[in-house]
Amino acid sequence: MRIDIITIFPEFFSVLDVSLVGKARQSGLIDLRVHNLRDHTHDRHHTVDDTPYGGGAGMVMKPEPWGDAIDAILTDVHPLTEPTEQTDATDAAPLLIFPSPAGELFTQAMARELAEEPNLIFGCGRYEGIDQRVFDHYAEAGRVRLVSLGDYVLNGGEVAVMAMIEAVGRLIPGVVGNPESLVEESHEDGLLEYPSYTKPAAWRGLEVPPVLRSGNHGAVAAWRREQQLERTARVRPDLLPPAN
Ligand SMILES: Nc1ncccc1[N+](=O)[O-]
Repeated sequence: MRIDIITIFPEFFSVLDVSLVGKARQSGLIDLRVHNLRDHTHDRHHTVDDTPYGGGAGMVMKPEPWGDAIDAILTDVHPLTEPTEQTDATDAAPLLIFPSPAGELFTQAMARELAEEPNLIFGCGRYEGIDQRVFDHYAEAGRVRLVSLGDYVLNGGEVAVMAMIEAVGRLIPGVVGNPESLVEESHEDGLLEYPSYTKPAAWRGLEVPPVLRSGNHGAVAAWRREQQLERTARVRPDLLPPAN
């Protein structure tokens, strides 16, 4: 998978040289490139924002630098200027993702969808956001998704992109050593995960649940499922499957 990130804070993503994503980059499983939006400005001050039409506080990110930056990546990813009969534009077009509090909620299901994409381009907005015409222009040509991590406001998209890259990157085959560990996780089966324990059997007067030390695999599986349902009902009842 190739991942391109457009941001005014490229140094923000140096942390993606470590851990699993870092290893995946070194092994070539993930081809991650970070682009500085300011490299696509043409004035002395590398201006990327301006005052909003219609007034209001804050600044809006200008469309021109975004257009130049995205076009440069699209040309690099697909030198073809026009989709040929061999490539269907919608299939071949990279997916453009803009983190935004006004976006669709990012979920594990979406992470699985994105992990299937050959090319992802993340656009990190700052200030009051990006001129709407950037989304509208590229939505005509290909696929654009505004995606939200949750109902709170960050100062920009970089933290959200970091989270999405981690959630998507770990699902790419070969990135996580033991694919089994991807299965029994919160949200993989729609429920929160069961509590986990390891040695010692007793710690500060707290014992590991005896069933986990019984060696009875059926009883352990049943206990874990029950724990998932209990925890989900208590903490995230919205995730419970509808009562049939
Ligand atoms: N919540 C957010 N606030 C600002 C930018 C992006 C955001 N998000 O969730 O993707």
